[in-house]
Amino acid sequence: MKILTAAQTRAADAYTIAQEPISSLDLMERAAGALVQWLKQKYTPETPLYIFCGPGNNGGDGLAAARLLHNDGYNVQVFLPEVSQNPSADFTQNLDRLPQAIPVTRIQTSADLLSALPVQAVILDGLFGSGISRALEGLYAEVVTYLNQQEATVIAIDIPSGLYADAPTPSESAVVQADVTLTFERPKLAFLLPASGKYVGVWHVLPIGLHPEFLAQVESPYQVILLDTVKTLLRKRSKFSHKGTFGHALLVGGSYGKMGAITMSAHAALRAGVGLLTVQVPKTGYNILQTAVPEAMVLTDDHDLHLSQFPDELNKYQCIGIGPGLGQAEDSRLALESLFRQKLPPLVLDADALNLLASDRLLRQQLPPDTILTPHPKEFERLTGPAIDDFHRLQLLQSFCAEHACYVILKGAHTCIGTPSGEFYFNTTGNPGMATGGTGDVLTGILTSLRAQGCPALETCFLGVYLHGLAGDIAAEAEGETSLIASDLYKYLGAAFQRLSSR
Ligand SMILES: NC(=O)C1=CN([C@@H]2O[C@H](COP(=O)(O)OP(=O)(O)OC[C@H]3O[C@@H](n4cnc5c(N)ncnc54)[C@H](O)[C@@H]3O)[C@@H](O)[C@H]2O)[C@@H](O)CC1
Ligand SMILES: [K+]
Repeated sequence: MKILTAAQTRAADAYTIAQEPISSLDLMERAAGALVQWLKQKYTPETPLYIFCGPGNNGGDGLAAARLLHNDGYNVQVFLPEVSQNPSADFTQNLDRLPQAIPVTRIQTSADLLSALPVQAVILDGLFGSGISRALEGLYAEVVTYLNQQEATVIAIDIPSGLYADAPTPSESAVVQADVTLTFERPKLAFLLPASGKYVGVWHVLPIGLHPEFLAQVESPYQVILLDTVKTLLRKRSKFSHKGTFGHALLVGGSYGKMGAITMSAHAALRAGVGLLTVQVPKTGYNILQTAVPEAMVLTDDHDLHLSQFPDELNKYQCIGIGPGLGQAEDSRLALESLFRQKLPPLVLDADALNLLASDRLLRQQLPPDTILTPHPKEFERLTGPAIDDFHRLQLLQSFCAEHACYVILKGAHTCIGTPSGEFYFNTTGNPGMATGGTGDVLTGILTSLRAQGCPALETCFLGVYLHGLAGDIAAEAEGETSLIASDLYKYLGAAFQRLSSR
């Protein structure tokens, strides 16, 4: 699903208004109707609803929702911060249509703000939407601060007020801290990035029937990975298949004290369906691997404690995953250097393989095309230099992927896949329970396995991050987020495959 900028959203609104055709006021009515439908499913008419409306169309949505909710018997109050400013036409029309029975409080100074709102109340934030063009200051900032002090649930209409949809929000701006954001038609880029996403709470997309023709034609490098897309990538295992049908993967990593990492990758690779798995570890890891993962074949390095060479006959593997628990010994860097000079099957690089790459510009230049790299933000910035903010990090991602013709899976709450042709694909599965050691090693195992089974690079990335997050979500349902550990991810990977194929 494409993500639109604020300007593209305005264009989509305008196109819909002209082509459907529908009046701007009726489109707002449709948006308000979608909000109200969502709210009615969640809250009873007795719930006190406090609706704060700014002067633009976001405020217009709030006013229209207030009327619809009131007409359905809901307990609604409206608050209008008054700052000398021309309200939008649709705001004014909806203010005129507001039933007299709805109490309206005009806020002229912060003294007009009520004392604390009831805890069981719901606040609708309709102060500003995607039309924000500068930092929120003065009375608006005071209202935002007041809202942020309330214990009542805050639901943002379209986007938390003060937040920029597709650019860094000025640090001096007041921003509403929402518990829930009900956004129209498409999520906004800001929802998916850590510095801005923290204001959004749980977000839901409410379709409002923007014109499908516009949505099909509009170009955007930003996309959200959808369940429907991922489902189509699952491959059925045919009756006459055998272990050779599902590829042979090689995982390389582990060092003294870090054998757990490569062990977890190995488990994950097997659970992700690879036909055969070989793991190359330093000698110290031999008994550990053979005991912990009897399904895998084990090769040992000449070195006792860390990796110093890659096995011969690399062409018998369909993918090589390198990095979990590897360490950063000079031997290992040299081994990578000589590896990159050979003709290779597809690679997945993680953890210390990325750190070795970061420390050696020449090695980076030898990176084979189509490689999948899986850095977390710190590893990523070691490769590219520091990012000023989340948006700059996306620019760095785009140029790195283009320069090295590779796929980068930038791990985070919404993991982002960068491609050589400049697109960004954001994942929506996963939860904070997965912020624990070893979950990245599991992802490496899954990706190496899928790639070895013949999945093309981008499809491997889609399927891998989605399944990894879904396994995490199923694990969190069973174990809770706090107690979730990395091995739960491969324990529930089978359930994730099943859930994906049954949906
Ligand atoms: N037909 C449409 O265009 C639709 C718009 N919708 C709603 O309209 C919203 C966008 O509406 P608008 O474009 O009117 O934008 P906003 O409602 O975000 O407000 C824009 C107004 O606020 C002013 N403003 C911007 N930044 C300010 C600041 N920091 N301090 C004070 N004033 C500031 C602008 O000059 C403008 O007058 C969406 O977020 C959505 O909620 C929905 O009703 C769906 C349909
Ligand atoms: K808002």
